[in-house]
Amino acid sequence: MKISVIGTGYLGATHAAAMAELGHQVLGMDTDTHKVEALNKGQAPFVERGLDDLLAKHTTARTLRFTASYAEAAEFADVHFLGIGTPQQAGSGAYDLTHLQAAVRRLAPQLRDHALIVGKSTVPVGTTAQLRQILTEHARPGSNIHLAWSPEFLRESLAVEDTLRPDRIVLGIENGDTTSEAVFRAVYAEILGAGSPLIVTSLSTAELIKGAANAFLATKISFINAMAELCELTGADVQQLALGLGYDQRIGFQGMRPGLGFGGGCLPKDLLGFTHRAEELGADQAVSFLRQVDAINRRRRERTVELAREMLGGTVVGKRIAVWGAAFKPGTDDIRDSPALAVAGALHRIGAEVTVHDPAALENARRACPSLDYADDPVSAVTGAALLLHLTDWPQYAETDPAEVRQHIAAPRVIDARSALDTDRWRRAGWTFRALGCP
Ligand SMILES: NC(=O)c1ccc[n+]([C@@H]2O[C@H](COP(=O)([O-])OP(=O)(O)OC[C@H]3O[C@@H](n4cnc5c(N)ncnc54)[C@H](O)[C@@H]3O)[C@@H](O)[C@H]2O)c1
Ligand SMILES: O=c1ccn([C@@H]2O[C@H](COP(=O)(O)OP(=O)(O)O[C@H]3O[C@H](CO)[C@@H](O)[C@H](O)[C@H]3O)[C@@H](O)[C@H]2O)c(=O)[nH]1
Repeated sequence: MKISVIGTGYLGATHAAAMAELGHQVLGMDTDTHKVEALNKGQAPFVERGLDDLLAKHTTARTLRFTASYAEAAEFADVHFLGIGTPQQAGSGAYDLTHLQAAVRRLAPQLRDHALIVGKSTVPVGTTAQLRQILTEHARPGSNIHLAWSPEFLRESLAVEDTLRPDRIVLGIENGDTTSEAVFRAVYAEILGAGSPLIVTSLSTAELIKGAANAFLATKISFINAMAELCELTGADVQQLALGLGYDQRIGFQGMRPGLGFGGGCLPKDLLGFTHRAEELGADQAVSFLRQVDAINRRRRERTVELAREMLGGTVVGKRIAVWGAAFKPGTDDIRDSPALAVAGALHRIGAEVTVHDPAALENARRACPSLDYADDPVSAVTGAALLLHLTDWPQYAETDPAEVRQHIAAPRVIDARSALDTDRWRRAGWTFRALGCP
């Protein structure tokens, strides 16, 4: 089938490559010409496991290419996926839908009759009704454009795997629109055939499923981090507490890792966007706990700064601090709302000299936070430091030998804000070791 993907960032570039892998002819479209250029060379403009290989394979085979032209995308395909960014509005929790609306406005008059638009971006409930209005106003008179929504659940660092083998697919369609469902099933035939369940719903249910999923994931993380606060007050150990809960299969271990909390381009903004929209609709009471979920998450960052100050005898001014990690989580160079960079920046603002290392996100971090110092390897980052903060749980940090690192740091103090280092091993190597929520 001939498919376009409009918006080729983290979601869209992965989706385009995955659609080509399924055997479709794919044209990706983005207004960012640098991205288009890199993608046409078969290079992902960000770090994502397995994506470069897929891009190279399918751009070489000419089953996948990229353009900055709406007209070309509209002309090329009968099915158009939307992967456009829906960031947070400045100064408000609300979503900024202007990019999405602009794209639909530009595409509408150029679309072929009976084209299907399938939104994948994360949007507040009610968005598709607005987009339908835009289509009605701007599509060619007499043409029949189908609109469906299939929210995306991929995780960065596992994006290719999650796209090709999703644990479920959601499809929201307009009342009685069996055509869209049939076309969608044809696009996803291979994935559905391999057993991924498809849930077909109304458009508003599909919009809500995505918001609710991210609100739930955020709640789970903040729950365990709220327990960490309680542990800190009582001398209990949140890692053991998480173990004691996780064996209960109704609770589980996933999304229950205590620490510095959630960041990234999704959970923080989707939690706020979902809450904001629910409040607009009058469901304030139903979602008031989600305000706490956000507050607990922000407090973890403040607590880490506070603990650093405590370990340095009450002040960080003029002290050299090493930070391991800049990405919002391991396996990516994405620094959007990164808890690690937020803590590094806060320490710098109150007078510390901060040196950051990250295996993949250094370039992005340098550009976003030019006032911090950066090191190309974890050992040079700690050289001469009075404290080490472990803020992103890249596996290579857990594998580092604490005895070796100790030889380079001025004072062997460490805060493990991701509950990922081996406490006993670090203590045995002579480190003063603190972890959030642990004695
Ligand atoms: N990143 C993820 O893991 C993920 C997972 C699920 C859902 N989502 C959702 O997917 C959407 C995209 O997220 P992302 O992380 O890929 O963001 P991103 O910023 O990496 O990509 C968005 C892309 O849209 C492009 N764009 C903006 N306006 C455009 C326009 N008018 N026409 C064409 N292209 C345009 C941008 O240039 C950019 O390349 C968001 O709604 C996000 O919440 C993201
Ligand atoms: O037990 C945990 C799990 C995660 N995190 C943190 O939570 C954040 C988000 O992690 P994760 O969910 O793995 O990353 P994302 O790639 O942002 O994926 C989320 O956001 C996407 C965009 O909406 C969704 O598609 C995914 O389903 C959803 O998991 C990161 O900062 C993690 O460090 C924790 O602190 N503890």
